[in-house]
This record gives sequence, structure tokens and C-alpha cells, in this order.
Amino acid sequence: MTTGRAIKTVTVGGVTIGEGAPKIITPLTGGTPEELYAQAEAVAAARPDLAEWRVDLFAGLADSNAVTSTARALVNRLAGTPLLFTCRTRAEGGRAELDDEAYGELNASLVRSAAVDLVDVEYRRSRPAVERVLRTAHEHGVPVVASNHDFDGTPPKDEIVARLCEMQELGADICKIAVMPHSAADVLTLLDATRAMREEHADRPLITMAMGGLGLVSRLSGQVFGSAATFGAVGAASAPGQIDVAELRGALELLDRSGAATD
Ligand SMILES: O=C1C[C@@](O)(C(=O)O)C[C@@H](O)[C@@H]1O
Repeated sequence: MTTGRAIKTVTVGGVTIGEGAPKIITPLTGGTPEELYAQAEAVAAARPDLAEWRVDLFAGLADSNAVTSTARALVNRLAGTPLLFTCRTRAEGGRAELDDEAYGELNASLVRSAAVDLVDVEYRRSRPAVERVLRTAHEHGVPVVASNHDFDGTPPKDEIVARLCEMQELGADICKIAVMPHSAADVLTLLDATRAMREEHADRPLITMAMGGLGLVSRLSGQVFGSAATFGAVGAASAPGQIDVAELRGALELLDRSGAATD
């Protein structure tokens, strides 16, 4: 990790996010329970540090009992791999179309079910919905990953830093942003915003990435610039630019062995 302020690390299922090499998170993207179970077994075999259930891609999203029972069944098949629960809405590049009330209720009910280890909250949802998820999660000891996605472009550095600071001020345990670069300069903007956030503001782990092929370098270099986790695929990717877990692990280990950490 780049030099910076002391970080309040996040530990789930024996995995500590915010120290050492970036942790690998693998998305589960199936539409049916059968597809998800097969994928969960393949993911467990690939040994990422965490799995992410992209529930917005699940056909049963509207049925909260089906969501909870599927989450429980996924946990069994993940064989100890901690599970991040993510409902990505259309506004942020996902498929879910939920009003703020339904969004808050879905996330709060999954947290209450104790079936998931971490929960993602899109910090740009209404303040009451975001606060409800944060409060319920923290009451149940579940860390929250606040997130923001810009699928069209890369905001200026100061704007990226400001968004990450806002997530931190809201009380998220991990602050995450994904942007779409259109030039090498955009990738540098994301990396420099990550470095500045880590060195000057952050007291908790960050996850940042520039998406697409142009941004791939940002998915590999978190240990240098200050991103504590990175998404890698087993089969289907959940966003442009994700590479296979085995290749990703090789790159992260190479950087780790080479002394990529600066503190
Ligand atoms: O927020 C993120 C990051 C991501 O969009 C990526 O670019 O790897 C993939 C999503 O599944 C995840 O929820």
C-alpha cells in the first residue's frame, strides 16, 4: 500500500481488507439459482478472497424470500469464501430498478438475515435509504461498502476525491468508485485521485478502478496507489475490464513480490 494515514482495516471471514496485497473479489452473475450454485462452486475452487453476489442479475430479485434463501445456499457452496451482497441499480450500470424504499428494504433484510458478510450501498441513493442500510448493517456487525459508478467518463481528480470523502463521512467502512476512462490521462486521473485520497484523507480502505481494457492497469496496481481490493472473474465478468482470477492473482503476486508496497 502507498504511504498514507493509518487505516481501519475490515476483516470478514478471516480476510483483512486494507493491509497487504489487494484482495480479489469475484462476482456471481447467474440469473437462476442453478446457474448461481454452479458458479459459486467454480468460484470457491478458484479461491478468490471474497465473492460478490450481483443480485440485480438474479431473476428472483423481486421475491425477498427467494433472495434470502438463495443467499444462504450460496454461502454453503462458497465453502468459507466471504460474501458481499450487491444490488446494482440501473443508474449505476446494473439491472435493478427499485425505488429508494425497496432498495433500502432489500439491503436491510439481507443484512438482518445474517446470510451475507458485507453489503454494498450506492451512496447516491436517497439519504434515508443509505442511512437505513448503514444503520442496519452496523447493528448486525456487517461492514458496508459505499459505491459509485461513472460508466460514461472519468470525473476530475478533485471530484473523485470529494465523492470518496463523502462516503467516508457517511460512515461507510470501505469506499469504492469505478470510472470509465477514454484516454491514458483518465486512467492517471483515477490513479492520482486514489493516491491523494489514500495519502491525505482516507482512514479506511478504498477500492477504485478505471474500467475497460484501457483501465486494466488500475485493477492490477492497487498496492502501489492505494486500492485495497480488485474484482476478477470466473467465467462471466460483471463489468468491463475484469480479467480471470488466476491471471489477476499472478499479477498481484508479482507486484507484491517486487515490493510494490511503499509502506
Ligand atoms: O462496484 C463494483 C466494481 C465493478 O463495477 C468493477 O468495475 O469491477 C464490478 C461490480 O460487480 C462491483 O459491484
